[in-house]
Amino acid sequence: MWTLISASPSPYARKVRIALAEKGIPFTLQTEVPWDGATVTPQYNPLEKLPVLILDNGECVYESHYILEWLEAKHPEPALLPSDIDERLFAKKVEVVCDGMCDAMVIAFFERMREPAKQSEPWKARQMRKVEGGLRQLSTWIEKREGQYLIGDRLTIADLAIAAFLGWFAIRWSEHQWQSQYPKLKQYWEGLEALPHFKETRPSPQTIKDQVV
Ligand SMILES: N[C@@H](CCC(=O)N[C@@H](CS(=O)(=O)O)C(=O)NCC(=O)O)C(=O)O
Repeated sequence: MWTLISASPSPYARKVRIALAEKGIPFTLQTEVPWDGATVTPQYNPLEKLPVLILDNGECVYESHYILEWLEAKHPEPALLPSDIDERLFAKKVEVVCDGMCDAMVIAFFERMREPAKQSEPWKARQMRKVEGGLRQLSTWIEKREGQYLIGDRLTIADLAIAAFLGWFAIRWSEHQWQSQYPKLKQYWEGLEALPHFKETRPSPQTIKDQVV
């Protein structure tokens, strides 16, 4: 059986967990704290990042957007990408924005872990601008949807990426007012979070023991 190396808060890993569940692929979940020196993550990914999908033959698939692409190629049913090429490319573009917002949040999170005197305010402000810009973009895209999903009438990686970011953002930065600022985005997100495989993969904080920065 495959193993997925994951972390309890990881929005990137959550996309893969939902995709595997949607495709009915059984797997062992191995929860790690990739920031702690004791983690096994570097044994499976030279970039030392999770998620990592470990196959039965020991091959490792890593980088969440690539894992999803790999899954679509190897296990195409049920598809998590639209058949129309422009809609497929749009779904991937949405994932780019959501992953980029996650990246910016991670950078800002660890900047805040530095001693206050060593923190760069411009650098933190730059990261948070990316998050605010991304939220504006998601809100614009959401306006155009008809039903429960962003694209067409079925779940795609665009929905996985948006829910993974917003679900993590809601616990990482609980005081941010995005839900009142963007009520339609909140309503769309809550609709996804009510789905079984989203309910089963809700993020939770982790404790990082070692000094990272
Ligand atoms: N672009 C990567 C980002 C993955 C990532 O940053 N993972 C974090 C953990 S989490 O933020 O998702 O919880 C990690 O392993 N970081 C360890 C490191 O960067 O050395 C992906 O999409 O898979």
